[in-house]
Amino acid sequence: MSHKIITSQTLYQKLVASHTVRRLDEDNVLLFCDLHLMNEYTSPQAFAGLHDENRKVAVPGQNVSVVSHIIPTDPSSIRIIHDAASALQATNLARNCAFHGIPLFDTNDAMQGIEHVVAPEHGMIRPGMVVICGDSHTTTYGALGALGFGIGTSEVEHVLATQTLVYRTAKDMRIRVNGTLPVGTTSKDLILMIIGQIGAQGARGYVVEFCGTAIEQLSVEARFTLCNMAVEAGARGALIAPDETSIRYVLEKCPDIVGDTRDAALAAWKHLYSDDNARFDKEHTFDATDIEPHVTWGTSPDQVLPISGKIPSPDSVAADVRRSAEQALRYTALQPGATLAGTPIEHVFIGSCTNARIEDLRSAAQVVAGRQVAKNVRAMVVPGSGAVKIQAEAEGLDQVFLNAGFEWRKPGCSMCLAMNDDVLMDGIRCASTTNRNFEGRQGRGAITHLMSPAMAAAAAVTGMITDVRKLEPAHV
Ligand SMILES: CC(C)[C@H](C(=O)O)[C@@H](O)C(=O)O
Ligand code: SF4
Repeated sequence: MSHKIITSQTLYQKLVASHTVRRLDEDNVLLFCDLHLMNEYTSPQAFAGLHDENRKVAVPGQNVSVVSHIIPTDPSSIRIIHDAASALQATNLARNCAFHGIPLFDTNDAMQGIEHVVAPEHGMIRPGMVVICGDSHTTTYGALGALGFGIGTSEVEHVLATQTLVYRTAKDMRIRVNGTLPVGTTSKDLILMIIGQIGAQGARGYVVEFCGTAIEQLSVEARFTLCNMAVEAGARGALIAPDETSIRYVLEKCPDIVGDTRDAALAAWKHLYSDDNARFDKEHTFDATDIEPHVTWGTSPDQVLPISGKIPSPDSVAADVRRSAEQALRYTALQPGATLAGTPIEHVFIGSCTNARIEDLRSAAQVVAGRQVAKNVRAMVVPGSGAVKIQAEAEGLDQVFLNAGFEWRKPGCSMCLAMNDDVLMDGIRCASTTNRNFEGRQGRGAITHLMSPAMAAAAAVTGMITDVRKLEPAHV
C-alpha cells in the first residue's frame, strides 16, 4: 500500500506542480504554458522552423505578440520603420500572426508598447499562471504571482507547436525585506541595492520569492519593477505571493472575472503562497529602513552605490571582481574615491519595461514640475505603452515634461537597448531608468547610469547625478 506524503511546498513548487504535464527526469518536466508572449525579435526563426515542418500553432489563443524593440518613438502620427531589417521583422511578425490567428499589437496599434508593460495592463497576466516569452524580463509577472521567465528561440518554436516547454526546474530562494522604504526611494533603489549585495550572478539558478513588510507595502507597479530586475541578479524567475493589492489590480484589469468565475479564481488564488514549513535552498534578509537612492557606477547592474557612497577603487574590491571593476571604471571614466553625486550627464532617458508605467511617470513629473531641463541636457520620456501614454496625457504629465524641455515620445523599448533610432553617441553619459548598463547598451561608447525615475528627473533638471531628496523645492 502506498501512502501519499504531503510535504510543505514553496509557491514556486506549487506553480510548477500545477503546470507539469509529465515529469521527464530528475531535473526536467514538460510544463504547460498558459500564455506565450512574442516579439518581432526572437520569433522569426521559430516560425520559420514551424513552417519547415509544416506544423500549426497548437493553441493560437494562448499566444500574443507585441512589436516592442524596433519601433520608432518619434511623435509623428504614423510610425514608419525606416531600417529595412527591422521593418522586415515587423512585417514577418504581422504575417505570421495573421496566418496562425495569433493576436498582435502591431506597430501602429494605439495600445502598442513594450510587451511587459502591455500584457498586464490588458488583464493577460493572472495569479497562478505560467507565462513565457523569448525575452529575459518576463520575470516581471511574478509581481502578480505568475511564474514568468524568458526562453530561447528554439524553445519558442516548441511552445508554438505544443503550448508546452521542456523545463529544467530551478532552486528556491527567498528574499525577505523588512521595514519600510523611506521617502524619496522606490523599489528600483531596493532592487539595485539587492543586486549590489548578492551580485549579478547571486540568484543564478534560482527562482526568487520576495516577501516581508517592505514588499507587502509596494504597489503592483513597484512590484513589477522589482521582479523585472530580479533577472539582473541572474534569477530564473521572481515571485510575490498574491495579496489584496495584487488581486485588486488583476480584478480591475480583467472584466471577464465576475460571478462564479470570480469566486473560483479567488478560491484558487488563496493557495498561492509558500507553506509555513516550506524549504528554501537559500534565504537572504534585508532591511529597507535606511535604503538610499541607488545609482550604478559601472557596466553591470551590481556595480552600484547608494548616492552618498564613494566610487570604489579596484584595489579595495574582492580579487575576483577587481578586473571587471577596473574595466568598468575605464569605460565609465569615473574616479575611485569620488561620489557619483555631482557627475555631469548629457542625456536622460525615462522609459523601459522596468520604469515606464504611469506611477513612474508621475513620480518623475513630480520632480520636474516647475523646473527646467538643464542646459546641454537632452531628456526624453518614452511611455511604456499606448495606455500609459493616454493616461499620462489625461493627467497632464506630458505638459509637465514638455514645458520643462523634455521630449515626449511614442511608446517602445527605445533607448533601453537602442535597437531603433534612439541611439546615444560615443561618450555620452545618460541617466537612465532602464535595467542594463552594459557597455554599448544605449549606443557604442555611451555610458549608462541606472536609477529610479525620480532620480533621473533630478538629473535632468540639475544636469548632474543628484540626490533627489536634496533638491530645493520648486516654484510651481
Ligand atoms: C531582445 C531581447 C532578446 C532582450 C532580452 O531578452 O532581454 C532585450 O529585451 C533586452 O532587454 O536585452
Ligand atoms: S524595455 Fe528594455 S529590457 Fe524591456 S524588453 Fe525592451 S529592451 Fe528588453
